[in-house]
Amino acid sequence: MKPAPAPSASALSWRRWWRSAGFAWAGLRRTWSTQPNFRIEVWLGVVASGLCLALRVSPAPVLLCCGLVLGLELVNTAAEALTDLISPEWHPQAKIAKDAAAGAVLVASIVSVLVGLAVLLPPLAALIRPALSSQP
Ligand SMILES: Nc1ncnc2c1ncn2[C@@H]1O[C@H](COP(=O)(O)OP(=O)(O)OP(=O)(O)O)[C@@H](O)[C@H]1O
Repeated sequence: MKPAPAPSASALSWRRWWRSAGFAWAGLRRTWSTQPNFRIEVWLGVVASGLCLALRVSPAPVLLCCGLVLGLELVNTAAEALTDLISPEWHPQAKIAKDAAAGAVLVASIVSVLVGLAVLLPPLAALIRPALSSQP
């Protein structure tokens, strides 16, 4: 069969991009509304980034960690949904899939907490130390 004539490449790619962005946004909204952990991670990221700005340190490492944790939480949500679809009954392979996906979020979260402490503790200590040393 003869392929359909290609429409204007730029118009097509912009329309496709908006369509894909809409689907991605729907995935984000769905994860936000169904996953309490995702909401907690977003708010922790907002607080940590705000602290970076208030303490005048670069928020780049914290933002990178936020992206990693939130991205993996989205992948974990996708893995859970697919596992439930494929294996609604208990199955050892389904357990491996769900536990490994959850483990990925846990590893990223632990590393993120360590990065947050490494970035925020020195300026916080520098802020608190003079106040403590000036006390009689
Ligand atoms: N179909 C299944 N077969 C085997 N084990 C399962 C199955 N469904 C869930 N489990 C086990 O139960 C655990 C929790 O599963 P569940 O789907 O409730 O994930 P969850 O992390 O609690 O999800 P949510 O973040 O949505 O609360 C999984 O990590 C896995 O060990």
